Amino acid sequence: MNRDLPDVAATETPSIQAPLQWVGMSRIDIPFHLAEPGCPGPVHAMADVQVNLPAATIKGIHMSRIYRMLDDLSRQTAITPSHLETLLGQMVESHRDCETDSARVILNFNLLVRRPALKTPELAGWKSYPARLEATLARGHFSLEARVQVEYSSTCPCSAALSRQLVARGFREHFPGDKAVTTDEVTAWLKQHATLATPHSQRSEAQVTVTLASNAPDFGLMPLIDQIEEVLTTPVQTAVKRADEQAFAWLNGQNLMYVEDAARRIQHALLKPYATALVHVRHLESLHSHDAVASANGNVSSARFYTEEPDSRHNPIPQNSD
Ligand SMILES: Nc1nc2c(ncn2[C@@H]2O[C@H](COP(=O)(O)OP(=O)(O)OP(=O)(O)O)[C@@H](O)[C@H]2O)c(=O)[nH]1
Repeated sequence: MNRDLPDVAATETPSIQAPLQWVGMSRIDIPFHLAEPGCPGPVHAMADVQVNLPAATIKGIHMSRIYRMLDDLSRQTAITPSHLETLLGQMVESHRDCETDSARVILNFNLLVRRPALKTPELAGWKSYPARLEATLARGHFSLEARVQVEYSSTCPCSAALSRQLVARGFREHFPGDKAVTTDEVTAWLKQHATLATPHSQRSEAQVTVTLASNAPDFGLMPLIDQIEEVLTTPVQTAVKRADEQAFAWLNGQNLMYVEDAARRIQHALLKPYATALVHVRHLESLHSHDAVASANGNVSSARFYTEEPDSRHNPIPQNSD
């Protein structure tokens, strides 16, 4: 410590003496190596690190101590939940003179993952998933939340039904009366007119927050993302050729969904693996300029799931024969 330098945090008292809930730093750029299978390499995180300041007479906390602890963490080769718990314990310990008993760290970053195309062999591209880890140590109690965001495509089931009605009407107008029609005639008509009305579909977002245990070996971000994508079935793609685009069109047609359907599917899928799962979905509608949204708070005890309902989600993508 350099005693020649003035230290107002130590020599002055605040003009207004009051405890503070959180004090620290926000948006620190820092690389991290996560213990995350499927995500090699460091992630560029924006970190928030803060402690509480119960001592009303202390002017300022020790920012530099917290910064250095975070910096030490960035040197770890594979960060696990227990590393975050250790960091928070050190932050509290280093601020005993401030009567600190709570600390939190929030890491915001993107997971960049290689994803294969739906059909074309060896075609793949990079996909970015926004993620957030929030760990809190509150008077000795550690809690950890992980949040991921997944982009997908949603096609409106109501719009699809309305479109089908117009297609059927067009068909009747083209083939009036009860005259017999050959399969070739119907096929030719469909090839040209099956899209005379098309349902609206849009890029959509699912944001899911789950609670993790401090002794978990990793943060489980990729399994969570994979599970959400599997249940939604139409995650946005990276590299596509026409065969992949056609497969995507098929998947969308087989998975018409309202924003409510998407939220319920995710909630149902995460019921077993996670104690709590907060689900928030957003369809950035192309029908209008506002969004359709749905949230589920993870309390599924009152939900009923009808498993006898036919599930078209896993119909195989048909082979192209013409
Ligand atoms: N507490 C606090 N410090 C700030 C703020 N803005 C900048 N700083 C500076 O952050 C620097 C690091 O703070 P400290 O950890 O107290 O630094 P230090 O006194 O050299 O380190 P210690 O001897 O370990 O306390 C200091 O130069 C502070 O003035 C602020 O809003 N609050």
